[in-house]
Amino acid sequence: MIGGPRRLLEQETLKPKSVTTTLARFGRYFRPYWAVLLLVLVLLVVNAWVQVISPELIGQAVDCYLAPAVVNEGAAQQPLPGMDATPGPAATPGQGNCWYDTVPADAGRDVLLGGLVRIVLTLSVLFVVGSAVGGLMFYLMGWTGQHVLRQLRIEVFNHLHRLSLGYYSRNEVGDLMSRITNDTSTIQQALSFALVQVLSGGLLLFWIAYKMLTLNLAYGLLGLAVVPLMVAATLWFSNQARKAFRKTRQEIGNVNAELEEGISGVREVQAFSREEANIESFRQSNAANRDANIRAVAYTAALAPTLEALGYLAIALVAGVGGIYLLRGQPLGGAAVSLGLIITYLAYVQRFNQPIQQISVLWTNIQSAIAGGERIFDLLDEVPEIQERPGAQPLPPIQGHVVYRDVYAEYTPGEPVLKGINLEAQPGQTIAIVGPTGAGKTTLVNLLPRFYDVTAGAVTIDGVDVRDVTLASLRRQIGIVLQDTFLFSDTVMNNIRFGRPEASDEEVMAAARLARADDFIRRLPEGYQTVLGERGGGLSQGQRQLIAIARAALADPRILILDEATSSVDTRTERQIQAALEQLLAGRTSFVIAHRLSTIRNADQVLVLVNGEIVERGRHEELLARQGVYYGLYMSQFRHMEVEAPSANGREAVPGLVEGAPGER
Ligand SMILES: Nc1ncnc2c1ncn2[C@@H]1O[C@H](COP(=O)(O)OP(=O)(O)OP(=O)(O)O)[C@@H](O)[C@H]1O
Repeated sequence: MIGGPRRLLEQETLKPKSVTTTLARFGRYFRPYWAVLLLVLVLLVVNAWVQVISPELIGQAVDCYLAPAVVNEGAAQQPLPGMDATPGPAATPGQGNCWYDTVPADAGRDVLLGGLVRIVLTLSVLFVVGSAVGGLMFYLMGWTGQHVLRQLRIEVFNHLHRLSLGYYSRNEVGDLMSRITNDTSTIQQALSFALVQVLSGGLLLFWIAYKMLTLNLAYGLLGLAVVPLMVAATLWFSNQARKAFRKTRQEIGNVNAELEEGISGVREVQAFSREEANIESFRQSNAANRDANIRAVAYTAALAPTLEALGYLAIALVAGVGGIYLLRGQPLGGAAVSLGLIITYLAYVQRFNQPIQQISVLWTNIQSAIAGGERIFDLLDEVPEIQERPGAQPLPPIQGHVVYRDVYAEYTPGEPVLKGINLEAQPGQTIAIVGPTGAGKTTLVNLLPRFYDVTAGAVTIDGVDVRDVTLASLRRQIGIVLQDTFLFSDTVMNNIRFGRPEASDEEVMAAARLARADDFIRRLPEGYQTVLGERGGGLSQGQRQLIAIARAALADPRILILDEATSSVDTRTERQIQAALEQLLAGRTSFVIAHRLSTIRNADQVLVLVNGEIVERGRHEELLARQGVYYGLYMSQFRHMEVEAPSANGREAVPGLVEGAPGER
């Protein structure tokens, strides 16, 4: 945020994928629910049928029962001034648009009324059936959509766990969160609502068009004349809206990334008084998000009135031209125009406009879901950098003999951060790694559990290359205690149990005693059952370290990687941590990025890493005596510890060492 981190999204816009590919991938998720989808399809057809048949029935109500009544009364026989006095064909009872029933020409009022009631009742039943079918259709589609979404979210979450650490250093947590929450919720809306609407609308359109053309070709063509314009407008607007929606998805990803960083880094922000800068940066992201959304809304909003205007034009054409032919008593397209036919066509044209508007508006919704789907599939397609070799075997229980042979490592091609590292750790040895910041210490230890891979050379454990075994079997035998251990918002008990879920409560407590954490845990409000705040909030830094040590002790790995915390804790806690560490390290092959003199003193080997190379190695005393790089580090970083903190095992610092340090003699 402050330094302008790389935005994955920016890269993403450069390579948009095809809509059909994304839809086809969605299709695969729907496959298990084919039976439900088939039912939805049937309901869709029934629903459309109800909508197509009802205008015709209304038209027939007019032609079969209402018009004859008027004719019989003789009311329709008065010609308008200037018009042909011959009555039109539709004025003949029982003819024209009347296929539902045969009505005798001399039918009395009772017969006509009975027929009308029958048609009204039929229409009422159809409307009820149509509504029920529609409701069921949406329910079933929503049900299927939710199942598909659940599957998608699980896959994304699983995949996030398989991705290598490198991916997380390149991408922002907030953006990833946005994919799982915002993008899936857009897809959810589309799947549970928009898709059915668009499908049923599409079917309705074709059906109505077919009906209009078969009932009266010329009149049908007239009614459909505006359709090409409607389609063109829809295509143009929805295309623009899709682009705009894609942008909004990116921008909301940025807003989330800013939020996540703002909240996670609030301590640093406040400490460096960067609130204003942060708020300004967030304001800019928000403004970009707002603009993108307004653009998208503008296109969506402009489409509906455009279609509405075209819809009115169609109504005017049908009513105007149909009315003229009716009044003149002229046939249109070789067939008679009846009042019922005009009413039927008016209802069709209105029904026609509705799905076009719906489709266009919801299509943008579906477009937005497709954009969301693309982002999710992009994430799912991300290949983890660290892969198991085909046929990788589990690493058998190890002794802990670790060898680095001519190891090179790089994050950016051509820029090695480790250059020709050679080292050997015998089982049970403690290797302390020291060196200036950025020297490559973390990179060195990260190669052992394969968080990253070597670019040349090899890392072996008991003679087996770490790249030849399964990741789980490798990592299970390596314990890691980081500077800032992540504690989950769960009980203390479960946090310690994290690396060995099957451990009993007694084993957890024994590990806590070894880590000198038992005392303070028992003093917590609920003891071991105390639920920790997010990231272990509510515990001091030292207490969190003790829990991390207990966690590693319980997992009981043969190899341990320890990044000693640099933050200073009070002397008593420091002593506890040192004592706990000594016990934890005993008997295990340990790689310690060391910040404590006591660890370094007790180490079997101290490796001095500078600029990716081991420039010195040996025991603490030997290195001091050499008066080289280590000696310089010792004088600047560690010497004060000789006086300030007594060593963990109760031995007091040996002042003679300071006095006796070679440079001071
Ligand atoms: N994920 C990464 N992507 C790109 N470069 C990285 C990454 N991690 C570390 N580096 C670079 O590799 C070099 C070595 O980093 P590393 O973290 O191993 O050093 P370190 O000795 O552990 O430093 P420190 O003591 O500050 O933790 C540094 O120049 C760093 O900028």
